[in-house]
Amino acid sequence: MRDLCNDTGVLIEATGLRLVRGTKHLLDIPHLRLGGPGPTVILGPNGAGKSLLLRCLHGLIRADAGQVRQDGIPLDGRQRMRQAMVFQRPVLLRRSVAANLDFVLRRQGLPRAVRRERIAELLETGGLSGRERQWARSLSGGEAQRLAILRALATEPDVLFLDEPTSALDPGATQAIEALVKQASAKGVRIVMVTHDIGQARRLARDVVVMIGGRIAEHGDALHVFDNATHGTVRRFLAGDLIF
Ligand SMILES: Nc1ncnc2c1ncn2[C@@H]1O[C@H](COP(=O)(O)OP(=O)(O)OP(=O)(O)O)[C@@H](O)[C@H]1O
Repeated sequence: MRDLCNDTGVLIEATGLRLVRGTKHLLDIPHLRLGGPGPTVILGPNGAGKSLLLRCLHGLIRADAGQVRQDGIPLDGRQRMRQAMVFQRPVLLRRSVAANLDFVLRRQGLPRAVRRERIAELLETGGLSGRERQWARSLSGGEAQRLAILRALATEPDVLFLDEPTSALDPGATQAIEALVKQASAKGVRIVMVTHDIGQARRLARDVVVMIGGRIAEHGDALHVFDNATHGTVRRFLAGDLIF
């Protein structure tokens, strides 16, 4: 099996991560190390803790115990600036498509002409050329999600967290998002993505984390996990059995 952290690039590590609500242990992750190129896909049944883990890695939720480090540095405001996150339902501003992108480009202090050029480039990347003036809220679900991802990429993040970005989309719209994700990954953006779609994990993942009941049941090279998962529930889950 390949070493999952053998390359340069962003290294995200979680150690001793615990999240407890009442008597329920929502997350219990002694150690997780995400490094190297290529997307990491987090899989698991409903309620396994996938979204909570993603939120902890992005610093949106503070765990009750443990630490998240990025390149060895505890996650702080500065480290978080290197990250971006896109949610299941795209959160867009009530403005035009271009204004949604311009909002983040302005914060980088770029002059207007450069911003305009960047917006055109980004829209071309996402197959939305010529849509600058369209009201963002009038985009289709797939287009809106592409715009949300483009806006995240406009911040030039080192890490992009995606929480089920295609769960509400049809195959065509899903394919367009997957192409965008692959392209970003090829350009060196570290992708960490939650999905329910095992086929999508097979198409995109370099490494796969499978969560069951707030714990990591398997983590490894995608091909290895799909073919050789040792955890019984994971094997059933990956085979398409209903796990609840
Ligand atoms: N703030 C909270 N207080 C109490 N329980 C919570 C809280 N947030 C999440 N949970 C519970 O933690 C568990 C894991 O939630 P999470 O959203 O991470 O699951 P998931 O694996 O992403 O599931 P799904 O695939 O359905 O989105 C669930 O049982 C959920 O009800």
